[in-house]
Amino acid sequence: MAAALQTLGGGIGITLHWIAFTPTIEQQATEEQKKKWLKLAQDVAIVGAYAQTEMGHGTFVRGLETTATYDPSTQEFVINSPTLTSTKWWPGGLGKTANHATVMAQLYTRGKCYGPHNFMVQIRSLENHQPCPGVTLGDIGPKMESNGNDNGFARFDHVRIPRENMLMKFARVEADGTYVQPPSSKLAYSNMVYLRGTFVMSAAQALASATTIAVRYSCVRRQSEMKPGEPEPQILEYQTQQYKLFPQLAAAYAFWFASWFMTQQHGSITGSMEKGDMSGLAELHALSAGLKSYTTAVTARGIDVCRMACGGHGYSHASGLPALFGGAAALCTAEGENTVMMLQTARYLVKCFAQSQAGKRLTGTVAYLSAVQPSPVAGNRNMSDLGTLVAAFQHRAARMVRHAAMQMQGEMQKGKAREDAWNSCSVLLIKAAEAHVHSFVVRNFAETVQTVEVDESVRAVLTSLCQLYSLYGITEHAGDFLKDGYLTGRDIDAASSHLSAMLARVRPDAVALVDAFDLHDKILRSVLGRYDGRVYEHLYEWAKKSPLNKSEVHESYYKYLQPFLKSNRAKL
Ligand SMILES: CCCCC/C=C\C/C=C\C/C=C\C/C=C\CCCC(=O)SCCNC(=O)CCNC(=O)[C@H](O)C(C)(C)COP(=O)(O)OP(=O)(O)OC[C@H]1O[C@@H](n2cnc3c(N)ncnc32)[C@H](O)[C@@H]1OP(=O)(O)O
Ligand SMILES: Cc1cc2nc3c(=O)[nH]c(=O)nc-3n(C[C@H](O)[C@H](O)[C@H](O)COP(=O)(O)OP(=O)(O)OC[C@H]3O[C@@H](n4cnc5c(N)ncnc54)[C@H](O)[C@@H]3O)c2cc1C
Repeated sequence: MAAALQTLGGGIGITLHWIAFTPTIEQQATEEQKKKWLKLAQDVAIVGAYAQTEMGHGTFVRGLETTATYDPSTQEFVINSPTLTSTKWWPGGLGKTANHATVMAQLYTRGKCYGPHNFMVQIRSLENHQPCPGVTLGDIGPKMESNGNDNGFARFDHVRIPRENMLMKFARVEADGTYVQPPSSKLAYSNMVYLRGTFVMSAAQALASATTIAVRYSCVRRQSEMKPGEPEPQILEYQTQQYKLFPQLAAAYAFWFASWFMTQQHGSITGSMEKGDMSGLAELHALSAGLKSYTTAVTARGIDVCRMACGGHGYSHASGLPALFGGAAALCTAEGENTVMMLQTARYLVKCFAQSQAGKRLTGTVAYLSAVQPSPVAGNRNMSDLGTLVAAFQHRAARMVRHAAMQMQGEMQKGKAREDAWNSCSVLLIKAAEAHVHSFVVRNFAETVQTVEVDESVRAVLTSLCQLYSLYGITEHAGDFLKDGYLTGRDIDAASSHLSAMLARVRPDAVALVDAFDLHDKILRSVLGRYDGRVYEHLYEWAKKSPLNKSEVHESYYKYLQPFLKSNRAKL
C-alpha cells in the first residue's frame, strides 16, 4: 500500500488506479470483460479512477444522481450528470491523470431505476489525453494533504457507452433491456468492502511509521533535568513520554495483526461467495466497516500524539509527522466516513443481539454476545492475565450492545418508528459498536501473540505489548467497566499500576520494536526518525534547502519590508 501511495510526481497520482479502479475490474467484471480491461489496467496501459462520490453525495450511495440509461435501439448506456451536485467529485486521479473511470450511476432500463451500478467509461483520448466528447474534467483544488494526488471532478453530458461497458459479473442488462438481478444488491459495493479492509493495514503502517519516528527521536532528544546536576536524560526516560508513545506502538502491532485477520476473512468469505454462498457477506461488511472506522480514527489521533511528543521539530515537515497525520486523517473520511461505517457495524450488532435473544447461537466475531453472562461477578481479578483482560472487554461490549438495543426497543415500545428510535439511540449505538471492535482487536491481539510462531523471548515482549494495549484501554474507558460492577475500583487501580509496570517493561525493547517494522528511511521520509539517528546535522541540511534560503535577502524585503520600515522611520 505504501508503494501504491507513492505518486508519480506532483500533480498526478495513480494510487486509486491500483487500490480502487483495478480491483473493481477484478471483482465486478465478467471473465469476458476482464480479458478486455484487466491486463490493460495491470500493465498500466490505461489509467483509471474509481468515480463514485459526487459533489452532493458521498455516504448515501443510493442517493447518487449520475444516471446510466439503457437505449435498446443502439444497445448503449447514456451516462449523464443531470445536476450540478451530480458532478463526480473527489475521485483520486480523476482530474488530470486517468483516461478511464469506473463510474457508479443509477441504472435505468425500460423506464425503471435499479439503483447504483458500475460502468466503465473512457474519459480521455489515448492519443492526446484530451477529455472525450461530452466529458468535462478538472482538479478539485488543494486539500489538507496528499496534494500530489489530483482528486478531480467529472461531468458527463449524455455520453454513450456500449452495453458491454456495464460491469456485469453480478447484475446484467440483456440486449433487449431486460435487467437480471444479482444474488445481492450489495455486491455492487464489494470494492468498498475490500478497500475498507486494506485501510486497516494502511492505518497500522501509518501508526507504525509515526511511532518509529517518535520513539527513535525520543532516544536522540535529551531535555531538562530529571535530577539536579545530572546530564539531561533521553526524553523517552520520562514516564509521560512512555505513556504517550507506547500505547500507540502497541496499537500499531494490534492493528497489524487485525489486518492479517481482515485479509484472511476477506479471502475466505469472498471465496465462498464465488461458489454462491453469500452467508458471510453481512459479517464481512460489518467487520470491515467497524475495523476501518476504529483503526483509522485511533491512528489519526495517535499520529498527532506522536507529533506533539516530538516538540517543535514534530511540527516541522522535516519530521514527516504532519504529512502522515494528513494522510491518516483522509482515511477517516475516505472509503466510508467513520461515523457512518461504525453505524453500519452497530446495525449488524443490533440484528445479531435480537437473534441471540430469540435463541439463535451466534458465530464469528459476535459469538461472545450470546456467551457473556449479564450478571457481573465482581472480585479481585488478575489484571495481568490476558484471558481476564479479553473477558473484560467482551463483557463491556456485550453490556453496551444490550443496553443500546434495549434502549431502542424501549423507544419503539413508546410508539416511535424504528428509524426514529434508531436515530435517537445512535450515540449509544456508536459507542457500543466501538466497544465491540475494541474487544475484537484485543482478543485478536491476545490470540496472535499466543499462537504466532516466534522465539519465546519475542513472545514475551509481544505479550507485554498486548497487556499494555489492553490495560491502557481499560484505564482510558474505566467507566464502561465499572458501570455494572464487572470491574471494581480496586481492579482499575490494579490495572493502572500494572500499566505503569508495562511501560517500564517495554522501554528497553522500544527501539527494537519499531525497528522490527523495517520501515526504510525512504518510506519514513523523516529527519527525526532516521535509522542512523543523526538528526541535528540532517535537520540543518534540510532547513538550508528551504526555498526561502535561496537568497540571503528575500525579494519580499525590497517589495514590502523596506518601504514599510522606511516610512515608519521617517515618522520618528
Ligand atoms: C502507509 C501510510 C498510509 C497513511 C495514509 C497516507 C496517505 C493516504 C492519503 C490519501 C489517501 C486517502 C485515501 C485514498 C484511498 C482511498 C480512496 C477512497 C476511495 C473512496 O472513498 S471510494 C468511495 C467510498 N464511498 C463509500 O464508502 C460510501 C459509503 N456508503 C456506503 O457504503 C453505503 O451508502 C452505506 C453502507 C452507508 C449504506 O448503504 P445502503 O443505504 O445501500 O444500505 P442500508 O444502510 O440501507 O443497509 C441495507 C442493508 O445492506 C447492508 N449493506 C450495506 N452495505 C453493504 C456492503 N457493502 N456489503 C454488504 N452488505 C451491505 C446493510 O448491512 C443492511 O443489511 P441488513 O438490512 O441485513 O441490516
Ligand atoms: C482523500 C480522499 C480521497 C477520496 N477518494 C475518492 C475516490 O477515489 N473515489 C470516490 O468515489 N470518492 C473518493 N473520496 C470521497 C469519499 O468517499 C467521501 O468523502 C466519503 O464517502 C464521505 O462522503 P461525503 O464527503 O459526501 O460526506 P457526507 O456523507 O456528506 O458526510 C458528512 C457528514 O455527515 C455525517 N453523516 C452522513 N450520513 C450520516 C448518517 N447516515 N448518519 C450519521 N451521520 C451521517 C457524516 O458523519 C459526516 O460527518 C475521497 C475522499 C477523500 C477525503
